[in-house]
Amino acid sequence: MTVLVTGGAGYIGSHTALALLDAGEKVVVLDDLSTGFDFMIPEQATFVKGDIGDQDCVETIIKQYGITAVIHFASKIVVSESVSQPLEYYETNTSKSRNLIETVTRCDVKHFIFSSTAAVYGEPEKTPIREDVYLSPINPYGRSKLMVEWMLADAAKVSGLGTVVLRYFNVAGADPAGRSGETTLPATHLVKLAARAALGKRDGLSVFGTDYATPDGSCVRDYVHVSDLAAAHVAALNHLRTGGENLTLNCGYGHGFSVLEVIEIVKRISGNDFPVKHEERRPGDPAALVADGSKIQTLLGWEPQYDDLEAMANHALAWEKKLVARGL
Ligand SMILES: NC(=O)c1ccc[n+]([C@@H]2O[C@H](COP(=O)([O-])OP(=O)(O)OC[C@H]3O[C@@H](n4cnc5c(N)ncnc54)[C@H](O)[C@@H]3O)[C@@H](O)[C@H]2O)c1
Ligand SMILES: O=c1ccn([C@@H]2O[C@H](COP(=O)(O)OP(=O)(O)O[C@H]3O[C@H](CO)[C@H](O)[C@H](O)[C@H]3O)[C@@H](O)[C@H]2O)c(=O)[nH]1
Repeated sequence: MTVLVTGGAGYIGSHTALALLDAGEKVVVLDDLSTGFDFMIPEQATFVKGDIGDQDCVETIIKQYGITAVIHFASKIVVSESVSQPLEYYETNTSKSRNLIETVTRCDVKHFIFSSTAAVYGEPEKTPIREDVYLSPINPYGRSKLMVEWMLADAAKVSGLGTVVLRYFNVAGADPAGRSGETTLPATHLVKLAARAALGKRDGLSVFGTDYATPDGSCVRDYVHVSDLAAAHVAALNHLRTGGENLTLNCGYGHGFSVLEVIEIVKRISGNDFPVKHEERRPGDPAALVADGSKIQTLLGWEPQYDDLEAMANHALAWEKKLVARGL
């Protein structure tokens, strides 16, 4: 009953590995350390450095450790980079995931949980967004992930693989016990960038667009705490193990914060009034992305513990201080 966590040296994978270990599971992490860090991998997990697309490597891990479930995080994740390097995104996110799914089904692994994204929705016509709306991603990153959703559904029909697809909204925060956090360099996500600005690790922050049709003109996002997200994966695994049906679920709280609100909160709790510039819109940014999170709460019994942006920002700041102390 060992769980294989791909991308377990990264932000969300490391938190999920911790949550699994906390729940008494055995964990093997497979990661090529392309954006992850070995110090993020929990000590109690077994680490294999390798590539998710390497079928011999994955098959050996499955047999050697008796893997019964795979939680698949490994991916390239930067939207703007996916626009400039689309084929790299289709290679890592789509082709290599195809290889992984093929190996997993051939080796008779029972359960598979996949990290998808709100980017599969593109520019939604209305929010909160339900899972069953028309999917129309507007960048290669979103398309590279949506193709995996489709492959997984098709493969599950013939193999009987149990699957849960989790579509994350904007992930933020860090382990409240300080064991992990967002380390990825260069940083691109708003809460982490604001935390770095508050600690003087950057000159300030840009707000990309203040003319959106939102209450204060800046973009609105549904920020979900990484530890709540990790708990959703443990719940998804238990759902599959107890014979639950295959599911696709949003992971978000159902309410959003604007970019200006996020900045104001980080400034307040850090006590640092860092400089903020108002700039042009960033290409590809939808005005508002807010989840309808009712399905995951009903079907997995998911009960978020940290639906509180101030707590997320505090945890992110605490982690960022640790990184600064490490010279990162
Ligand atoms: N961070 C977010 O806000 C967010 C939002 C929606 C979805 N997601 C999804 O969540 C997952 C995890 O994202 P994250 O924020 O933790 O990113 P991350 O970059 O911190 O983690 C990704 C990990 O995958 C590893 N990896 C990449 N390619 C690999 C390969 N070919 N073989 C083995 N390992 C490989 C990296 O070294 C890294 O440790 C991704 O699938 C991403 O698409 C993230
Ligand atoms: O320096 C910055 C950084 C971001 N933003 C704004 O803050 C909001 C959030 O931006 P992030 O880069 O933090 O996150 P995204 O919404 O672009 O995307 C994230 O969440 C998505 C799901 O909602 C996808 O999953 C994607 O992979 C993940 O990076 C956006 O309006 C962006 O324009 C700024 O104004 N200034």
